[in-house]
Amino acid sequence: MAGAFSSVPVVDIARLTDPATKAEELSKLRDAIFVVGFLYLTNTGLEGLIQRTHDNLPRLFALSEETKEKCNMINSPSFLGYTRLGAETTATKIDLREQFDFGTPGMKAWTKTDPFWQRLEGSNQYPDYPGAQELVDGYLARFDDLAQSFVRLVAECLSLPSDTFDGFKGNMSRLKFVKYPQAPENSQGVGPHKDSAGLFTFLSQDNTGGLQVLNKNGDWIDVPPIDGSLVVNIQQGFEAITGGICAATTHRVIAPTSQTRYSIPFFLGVRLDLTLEQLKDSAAHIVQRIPVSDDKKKRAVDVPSEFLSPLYSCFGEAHLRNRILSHPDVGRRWYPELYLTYSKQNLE
Ligand SMILES: O=C(O)CCC(=O)C(=O)O
Ligand SMILES: [Fe+2]
Repeated sequence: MAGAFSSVPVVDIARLTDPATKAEELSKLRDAIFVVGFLYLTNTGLEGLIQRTHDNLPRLFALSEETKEKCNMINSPSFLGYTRLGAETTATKIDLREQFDFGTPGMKAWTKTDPFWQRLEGSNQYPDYPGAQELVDGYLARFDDLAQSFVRLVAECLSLPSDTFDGFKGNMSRLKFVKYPQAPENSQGVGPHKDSAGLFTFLSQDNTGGLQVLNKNGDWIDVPPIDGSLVVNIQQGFEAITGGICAATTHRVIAPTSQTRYSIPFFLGVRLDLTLEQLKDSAAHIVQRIPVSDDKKKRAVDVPSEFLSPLYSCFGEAHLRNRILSHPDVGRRWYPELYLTYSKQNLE
């Protein structure tokens, strides 16, 4: 669980790679990971790409409904594509946002002999917008590189060999372009949730504000925009791998009242085939080597995570369940039986 923090710390990745400042910055990173689960990452070198991508979003979302609906997520068993306003649910309430979901290109096509959850890794539906594919594929490639370097630094800040988490990386990372239209005060942009699609999230938000994270006392802490920064947070995949020591933090977005908000979250993918048994083994191994007090380790093991539920055979299934419940129309179409099973579990 997150600590009683009152703001989100800033970590400078350039200082993490400069030998003169590395030790000091690694200690800031360690605190951010242990106590908050969220941090701002600055000096990534991706500022130009991020700006160019944001510049395209108003025009992309201004495409006609008909053009956007051509790549509706309903066509995709991999939950990739367009979601119109009001079609997504978080914490049982409708989210006031519109979005395009994309994944790393080049995934192997699913066949009936593959496990059912393998279908989460599929091909993109690019909107009919000039340069959309180059923009998306380029963004995913650059962010995958940044994310891998970041995960190695996280391992180092936990006093683990830098390649400790390399083997957990999945084939497909995900990227979303999100638009939150103006709404009445205190409307739900996206409801309280923990990110579950992978290891870490790297979010670029515009200058609107509205993102909040929950601390241990139950207070919602603002994550105001910092120009050129990314907001990075731990996902449930990484939480599970570290036996809960590095916990995913609950967050939400309050819908904007005076201007449209755009954001671009990138979710670093996790291996879908990791079973609960393998996960427990590796988590125990990793937890043993992380130098924190036994008390903290003990509490960590009690952290509940859907990835650690015996209900699901592996990460892939836990992730698929999450997608089905967030996008019930897509879930019902492609996974009707699972939809029934999971929605019943959700009510219990
Ligand atoms: O739009 C944002 O700032 C956050 C979005 C988010 O938390 C999510 O899509 O998981
Ligand atoms: Fe999120």
